[in-house]
Amino acid sequence: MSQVSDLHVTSNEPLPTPAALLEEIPRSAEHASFMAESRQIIRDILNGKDKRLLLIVGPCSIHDTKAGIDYAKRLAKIAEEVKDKIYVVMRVYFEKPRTTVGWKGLIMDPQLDGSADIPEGLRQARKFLLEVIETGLPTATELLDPITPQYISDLISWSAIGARTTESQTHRQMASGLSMPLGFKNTTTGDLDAAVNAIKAATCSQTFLGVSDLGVASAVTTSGNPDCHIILRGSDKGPNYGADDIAESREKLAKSGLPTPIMVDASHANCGKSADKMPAVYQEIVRQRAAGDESIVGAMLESFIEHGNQGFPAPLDELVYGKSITDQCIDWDTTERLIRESAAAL
Ligand SMILES: O=C[C@H](O)[C@H](O)COP(=O)(O)O
Ligand SMILES: C=C(OP(=O)(O)O)C(=O)O
Repeated sequence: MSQVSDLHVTSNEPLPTPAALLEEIPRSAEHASFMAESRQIIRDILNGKDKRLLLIVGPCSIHDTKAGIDYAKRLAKIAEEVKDKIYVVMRVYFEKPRTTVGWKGLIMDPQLDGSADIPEGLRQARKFLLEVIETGLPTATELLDPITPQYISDLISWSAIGARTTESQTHRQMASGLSMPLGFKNTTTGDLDAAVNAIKAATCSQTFLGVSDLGVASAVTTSGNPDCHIILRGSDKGPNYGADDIAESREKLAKSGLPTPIMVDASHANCGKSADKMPAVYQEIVRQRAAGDESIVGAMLESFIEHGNQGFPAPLDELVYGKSITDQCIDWDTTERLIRESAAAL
């Protein structure tokens, strides 16, 4: 009757400190200058200095690092081919926000078996990011747990705050201290104001509770992240990639005195989570941009080696190589075709 703490806590395992993990899996001076350069290119795209389209493309989630690197090598080739028109950044998503429950990503459960070996997940994530950077590709991720950035954010070129966390003060505060450009999605119910308010909050200085690189609980003060933008991803009310939706979003941003770069996600609720519908959505986004709407600075595609997705959990030896275990993805051939066609259209 008198137990008042830890009634529902079954274990509490210390993690390596961020500093220890960075020492174990270090970045080189070349990696650091590549990251700084890729972030600056993205900033230049956001503020209109660089007229290329920013394309965030890759698997819904990384669950098999071998297939992930196979994908990265293919993407690096096409990225090089279209680099005059499109700045290709690979989706390297390790943390999945779930509507209810489900596999929460490589960091949270790297063995895909519910063992939730987070230290190993953090190690695999860092190593994987370095391998992707070695292919010459910049990296994109969704940052979900507010402690994760300390372990991996030095290797991230651009990040997203997802539809389920755009309204969260914790995530807005975290974003205010991140060193890379960052997009806030509209909410799952289609609320644009939440994303606009998130940008306002994240561009301001904030003080909040965090963890230092030595793993010590700290009061963190930030100066605000000036490189925030909105991402339209559709909602349970339908898609929002049409010209009217984009105009509405631009007006809302302008009315709030915010810059108006917009990224449009061709996946998620903009395609009804259907890989079959994603290509047409992407083509329409590119069409609007090519027709002169320069507020559309970026697009997002969920793409992997194989089309669609597969049920999970499932016996690991039955998983199809290169096929998503979270949302549906377009396959490699379709990805390559869409990127080439869009570079020609732009
Ligand atoms: O992009 C991924 C999913 O849409 C998101 O993580 C939610 O997934 P869920 O609705 O299957 O839980
Ligand atoms: C979860 C994602 O998107 P959203 O927040 O739009 O659902 C994602 O991009 O993986």
